[in-house]
Amino acid sequence: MTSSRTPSWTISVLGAGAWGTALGATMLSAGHTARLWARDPALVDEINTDRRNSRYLPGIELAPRLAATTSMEEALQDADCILAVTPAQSLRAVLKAAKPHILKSVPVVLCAKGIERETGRLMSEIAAEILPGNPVAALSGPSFAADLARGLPTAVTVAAEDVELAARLAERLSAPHLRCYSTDDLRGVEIGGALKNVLAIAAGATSGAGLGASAGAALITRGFVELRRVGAAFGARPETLMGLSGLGDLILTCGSEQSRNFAYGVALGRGESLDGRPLAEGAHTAGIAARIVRERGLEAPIIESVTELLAGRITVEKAMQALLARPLKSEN
Ligand SMILES: NC(=O)C1=CN([C@@H]2O[C@H](COP(=O)(O)OP(=O)(O)OC[C@H]3O[C@@H](n4cnc5c(N)ncnc54)[C@H](O)[C@@H]3O)[C@@H](O)[C@H]2O)C=CC1
Ligand SMILES: O=C(CO)COP(=O)(O)O
Repeated sequence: MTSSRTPSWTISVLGAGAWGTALGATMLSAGHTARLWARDPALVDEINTDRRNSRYLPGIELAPRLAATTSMEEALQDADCILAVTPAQSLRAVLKAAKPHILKSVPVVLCAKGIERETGRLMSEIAAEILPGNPVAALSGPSFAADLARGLPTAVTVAAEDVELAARLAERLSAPHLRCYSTDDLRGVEIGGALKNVLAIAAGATSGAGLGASAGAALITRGFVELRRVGAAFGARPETLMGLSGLGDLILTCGSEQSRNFAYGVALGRGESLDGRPLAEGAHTAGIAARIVRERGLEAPIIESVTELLAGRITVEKAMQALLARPLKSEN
């Protein structure tokens, strides 16, 4: 929590979807000033006038102090810290648009969970490319936007290669209902957040296809083995993957239809239409994750199965049969 000795910050939040709005509201309760940027004038108007974000956070009343704007210049003016909270595939474009208004000294905290489809880059690699010189961090962990926006408690991890920056940001971004831990394992935090979304689609599909709770638990456990294997190839530390941004978020996302990725998987498993569904980052990350797995010679059959499922090349039942029929081996 921000102590009474530290002056409050002006925090600019790029993206006023579910997570950007919830984080903006949380920053107010941490004692900061929060300014949201969104590209959609109707959304900005609704936040400023009606104190709601009915599309992304229905049923939640927003504090009058949460101001939104479509102007990057206005949103980023005098920012002490920037939270980048648009979907992973749009981060590059949003940071490019923001760049003329960002001072080099201002830390940028990446809150999207994904891998860039075309390049295989992590969010921090994109930020380093577009904003070289700016301190970069990531915030990730088990945290449904609607929970946080309602003031329900959780804990997340703030990661930066500079451990002092991570600790400083964790202190500043913590709120009465948000406890931020810190780490210098930036890649570990990012890869855990990106891959848990792919695994949540697998877990949802298993549930939607009616394959039973036992199959779900087996799949999540073996999926976690894959997450750790791919994470290790990215240089992630095992304890990071066992922490809030890895296992913690995997438990949350694979266990509740409140997760859009899990719900997307459920629809897939039931054979329902996937058109017009809310954002499911795992559907955008699965293909590139499978490509990385193949290129690096890693074994990640569940991640690869999700790609096949999403492409419509296999059914959930066939994917499960193929997983079960793989050569038997030692568990570890
Ligand atoms: N919703 C949640 O509970 C959490 C979400 N996240 C992550 O935060 C990121 C954002 O997710 P949400 O806010 O939930 O998504 P959302 O779908 O609720 O909102 C996304 C917002 O970004 C805007 N947007 C999309 N493409 C854009 C572009 N090219 N330029 C500018 N704005 C664009 C949309 O108009 C919308 O306002 C995702 O990577 C997600 O995994 C992380 C933790 C929790
Ligand atoms: O990342 C999240 C919770 O930590 C949100 O998950 P979904 O994007 O699947 O809703």
